[in-house]
Amino acid sequence: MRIDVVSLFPDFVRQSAAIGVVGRAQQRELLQVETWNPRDFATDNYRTVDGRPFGGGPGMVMLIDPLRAALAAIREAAPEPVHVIYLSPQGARLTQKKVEALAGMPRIALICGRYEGVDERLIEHEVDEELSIGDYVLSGGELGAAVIIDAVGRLQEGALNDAQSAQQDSFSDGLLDCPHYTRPVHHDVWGGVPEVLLSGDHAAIRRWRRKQSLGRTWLRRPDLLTQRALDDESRALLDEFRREYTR
Ligand SMILES: NC(=O)c1ccc(NCc2cccc(O)c2)nc1
Repeated sequence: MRIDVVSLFPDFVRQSAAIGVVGRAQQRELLQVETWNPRDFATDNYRTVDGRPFGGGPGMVMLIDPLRAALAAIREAAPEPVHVIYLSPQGARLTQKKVEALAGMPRIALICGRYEGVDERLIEHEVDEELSIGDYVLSGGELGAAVIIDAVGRLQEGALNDAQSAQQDSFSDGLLDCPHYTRPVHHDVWGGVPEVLLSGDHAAIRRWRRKQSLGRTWLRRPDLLTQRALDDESRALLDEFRREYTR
């Protein structure tokens, strides 16, 4: 998969994508991340990329033409069609479901706004979808781009080893993850580890983990439960958790 990023701070995006699982995915050519700076496509002597907002008001707006020229260069760089995403607080909330959809695409382009954002006409004519990583305002879209690169990059076939991909199973089925423990078995300050995890009974361990995921989701993010039907076994486990919890 190829990801092209339009940003006034290309180093930030490139360096964050060079680390860890995503960095390795790039080395193994499972993923390609290219960055494009709109300033390189500005045609005036001062390499201007922003302009004052019509209607007045504080701040600056990113100009259409440097972004449009960068997108043209991106489209030209490889044959596959490009799905263009703009990161902004006005976008649809990014979810794991959306990440999985993006991870299956051959190419996406991520436009990172700075200042007060970009001229609306660029969004209207060049952007396929506007996405937000959360309900807060950042100084630029680059952190959103880094989030998408990470979430999509780790899903590329071969990016994660078996242990790592097993870890991803928890949230990817729409539930919160269960608790995790490691040595020491008995901590002098914080006590012990749930007995079932030391039992070696893998069926019981699987059941306990599923019950914890369901119970935690019910306690912390009940909204996630309304978005998915539960099979009979999960329904029974959650009922058991809820009975024990209120006891
Ligand atoms: N929640 C997000 O995904 C997000 C994305 C970008 C951003 N800042 C740049 C920007 C871009 C557009 C309009 C705007 O008002 C600010 N801040 C937060």
